[in-house]
Amino acid sequence: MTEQQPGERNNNSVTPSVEGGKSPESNVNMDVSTNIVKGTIATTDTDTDIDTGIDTDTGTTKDTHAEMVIITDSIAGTNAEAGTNISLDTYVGAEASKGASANASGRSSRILIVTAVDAEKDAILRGLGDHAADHFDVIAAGVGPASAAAGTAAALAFASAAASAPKLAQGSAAPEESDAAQASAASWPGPARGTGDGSPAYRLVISAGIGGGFPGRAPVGSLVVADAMLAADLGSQTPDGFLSVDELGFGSSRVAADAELAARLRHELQRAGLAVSGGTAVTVSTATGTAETAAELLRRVPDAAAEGMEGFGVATAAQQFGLPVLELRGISNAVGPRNRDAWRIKDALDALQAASSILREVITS
Ligand SMILES: O=C(O)c1cccc(C(=O)CC[C@H]2O[C@@H](n3cnc4c(=O)[nH]cnc43)[C@H](O)[C@@H]2O)c1
Repeated sequence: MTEQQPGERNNNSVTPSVEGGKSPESNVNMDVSTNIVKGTIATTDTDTDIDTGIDTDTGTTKDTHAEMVIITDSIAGTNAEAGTNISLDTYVGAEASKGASANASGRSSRILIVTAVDAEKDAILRGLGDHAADHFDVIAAGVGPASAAAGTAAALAFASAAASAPKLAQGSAAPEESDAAQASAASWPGPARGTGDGSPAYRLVISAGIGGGFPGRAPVGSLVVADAMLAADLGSQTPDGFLSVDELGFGSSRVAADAELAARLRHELQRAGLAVSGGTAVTVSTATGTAETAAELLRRVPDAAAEGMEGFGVATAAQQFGLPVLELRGISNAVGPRNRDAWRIKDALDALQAASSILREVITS
């Protein structure tokens, strides 16, 4: 597949990582017509559905089988059109749920970084360096808040399910485990195996990518490490102006970033000579393209620094899994009148790469 830049559409037909039909080594089925992959996760914990959000069959036997349904955007229409390429391997690959990544306290030390497109993911991987896989999993989940939330939630659910899977999945089955449980655990669709100790697979989620910068707040080529992620267009228009979901009483359009970590990362980025701002990162489904919309956003969100299309989606998924979250944007363009030719995507990706190198030091120090 040719390298895809942010904003480029990719109409390549993509080959799913699990071929249609039943895999000889697992019980994973791919239904190409409905774009879902199904499998079973053996678990001895009937709370697994609560822990993971995965629907469980609460049978009368001790062993239950959590059914996983993964929308793979390798084959799903919307994300394939958006040009992303998440495969089943992305979620259950060697790194995603490494039991070995849990530290001495039993807490995971892994970080999940979610970008929209491969070009952002690649810049981050370059910045993280050769040993990125020791601490980080980086996935490109697609453009927009829905793909971001779905991709993040799927990755977290897989990792969580793997962490809850019984030891027998690693070949250390208790003698009393049923044949069915052993068979199901052995059919986990990938090399990843749970630790069985229920320790969380991730300790932090980061939404990262290029973004628009509000003039005077975040210049092109600089970085924003957000204080909060805000769904700026989640609500309702009224004749008297916009009402947020908060004002409508339907929930919250804001997720706070991990304040201590955001401040530390900004400090270290500055120390390394990089230009970085704080403030709110607004998430929109439609990128701002006029001075009027930019001014209206600033009126409603006075501390807005950056605009992207994924942060709130990633943050919502992380929040639902009880995980802290950050948003990191390399600024490619000014938020305002649309001028695609003026986007400096390479500068933004370079900034993202440089920031990722510092991020690795902050996380691993
Ligand atoms: O060509 C365009 O006008 C255009 C319109 C919408 C989106 C794009 C993208 O390339 C989206 C890719 C990616 O970029 C982030 N991004 C970058 N700048 C902005 C912005 O000013 N407002 C919102 N999002 C922005 C976004 O997170 C997307 O993932 C191109």
